[in-house]
Amino acid sequence: MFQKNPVSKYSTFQNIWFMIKLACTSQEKKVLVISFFIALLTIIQNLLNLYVSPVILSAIENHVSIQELLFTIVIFVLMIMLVSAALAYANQNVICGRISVRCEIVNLLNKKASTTSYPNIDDMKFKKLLTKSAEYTDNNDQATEAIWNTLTVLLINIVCFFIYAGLLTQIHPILILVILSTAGISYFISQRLDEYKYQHREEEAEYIHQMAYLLNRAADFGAAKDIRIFGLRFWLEELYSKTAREFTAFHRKAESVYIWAGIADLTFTFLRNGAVYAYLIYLVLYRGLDVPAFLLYFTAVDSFSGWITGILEGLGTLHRQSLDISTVRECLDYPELFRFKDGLTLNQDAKNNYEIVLENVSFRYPGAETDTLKNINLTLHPGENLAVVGLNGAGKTTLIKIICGFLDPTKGQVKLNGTDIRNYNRKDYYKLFSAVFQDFSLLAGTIAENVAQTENFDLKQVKNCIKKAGLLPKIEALPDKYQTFLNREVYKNAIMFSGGETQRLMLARALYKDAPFIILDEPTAALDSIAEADIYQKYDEMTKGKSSVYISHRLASTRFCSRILMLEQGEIQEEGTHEELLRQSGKYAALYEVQSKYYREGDGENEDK
Ligand SMILES: Nc1ncnc2c1ncn2[C@@H]1O[C@H](COP(=O)(O)OP(=O)(O)OP(=O)(O)O)[C@@H](O)[C@H]1O
Repeated sequence: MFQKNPVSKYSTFQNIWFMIKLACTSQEKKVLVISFFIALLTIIQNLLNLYVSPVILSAIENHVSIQELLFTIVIFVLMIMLVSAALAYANQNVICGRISVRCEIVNLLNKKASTTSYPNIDDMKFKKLLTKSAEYTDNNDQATEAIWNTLTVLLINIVCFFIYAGLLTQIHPILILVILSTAGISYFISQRLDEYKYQHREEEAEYIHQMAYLLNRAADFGAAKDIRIFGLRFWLEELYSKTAREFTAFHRKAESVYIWAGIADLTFTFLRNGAVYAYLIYLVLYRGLDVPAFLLYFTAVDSFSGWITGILEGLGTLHRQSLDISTVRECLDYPELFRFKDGLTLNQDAKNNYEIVLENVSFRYPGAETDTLKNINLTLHPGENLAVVGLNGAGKTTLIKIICGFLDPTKGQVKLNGTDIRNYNRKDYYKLFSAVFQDFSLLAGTIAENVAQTENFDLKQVKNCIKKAGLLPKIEALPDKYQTFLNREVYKNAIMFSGGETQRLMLARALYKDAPFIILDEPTAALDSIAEADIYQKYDEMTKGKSSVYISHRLASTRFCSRILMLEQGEIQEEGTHEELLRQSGKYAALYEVQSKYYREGDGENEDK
């Protein structure tokens, strides 16, 4: 819902200062200097245009010599040409600088998005701020770039206002009051119109968002199969037509409001100027005002009302742009839940002698009614291979997120070698982990870059990790081998990996990082049974000298781990080695029995054993 005076966290002055500081820190001080010169040149240009006709007319009236007249004209023409050329040059030059400052904001937003505390990424308020900020930095017309133009124009309007006011006072001070008050009414009309536009901006954005979503879905490669198989095309078409119809009706209504407001404003301007011009004519006819002075005041009157509305509109625009910049700044300053630079530095232990302890850890997702993890007590000893098993939704991934420091417990604490991890610089803590998560997250780059996560990689080590992950034959067979590009959306000649191949590449990436802890969340979910068995065989070698946590639904796949935790509804139900858990004949044993049934060739035979 539209707020007439939306409350912003930052004042307009603070936002202007923010932009000025940014221009300085991003080495674009020239934006400030050139903007100032543009204002100065525009003021000079206006004064030249104001005086050119009256001065020439006055020279003719005074019967000056033809040389003097020509000289006056040439001087004016030259000055106007010079100022126009300088203005064009300045405008050309300032654009790049203004774009650079906007790009610097985009850069800061990207940095914030990729480094902010993990829970912020799932926080609706932060997500909304990020989407809005992306919109406000999207193009040249957005506040983060357009504000320079607004400030320049505002400066021009204010300076010209005083110059023209001084000029018009010479006729009659009342004239200024009349123009001031009438310009105020014109401004009021345009303000109402702006309010209307602002009010409808959200609604318009909603329609645009919906239509863009439908269009994206129709062309979405991931959804392409479903769309064709289920005939979703017709549904998508219906939805798109319905939204487009509503959008057109909305626009039609808005346009009629704009037209009526325009007509009202024009009529009012016509009446005001008519009255003032009539007074000027009266001065010429009955008070001896000469023609050049009449021409000067005639032009000045119209411009003067323009400066007033210019100032009022400029202030309105500045206020709106300031609100947009406030949104961007709110996003950049979004509170961090974790400690980063102000946290303790965590120096890596060469012997990987790390122990993680979860003490009475409970966790509840924001807005959830119950805890996802309940009173977990767990010690991950140095060099231990731990497996976490459980049904869908048992809380395995959440437990991993707590261990990795992506989420902080709602109750209890996670300690690294006796110190609560909340005290450490979280970036240092992340350095201790290497992981394969369920979601695929490879970037558009070469295979080697994706494994090493940098352009400066050790090729021998890349090959070694790819070999351990079982992807060597596939990559060696490619014409560009490790330099082959991934992601066809960006590179035309990129390769498309299957789900299992991608998962193996992510495993190679995890191995390359060579961190003290390796976390594997369903790392074999997309692998065929041969590839899966291969990973199990190499598991000891892969995790040598490290602690590991292995998550899986498939109980048989965790047998090679030294300890297994069975999670159920966020609680540790059972704990032990595979054999111990089978002997307990509890939930693990029951689940194992159910799963192993599918691998038997016939009754009574168990292939897993
Ligand atoms: N971001 C979230 N916000 C709210 N609830 C969540 C969120 N992520 C997970 N949950 C809830 O927490 C519970 C545990 O989810 P989690 O992903 O940890 O389970 P899991 O054991 O890893 O499941 P799976 O085997 O299906 O991957 C689920 O009921 C889920 O709905």
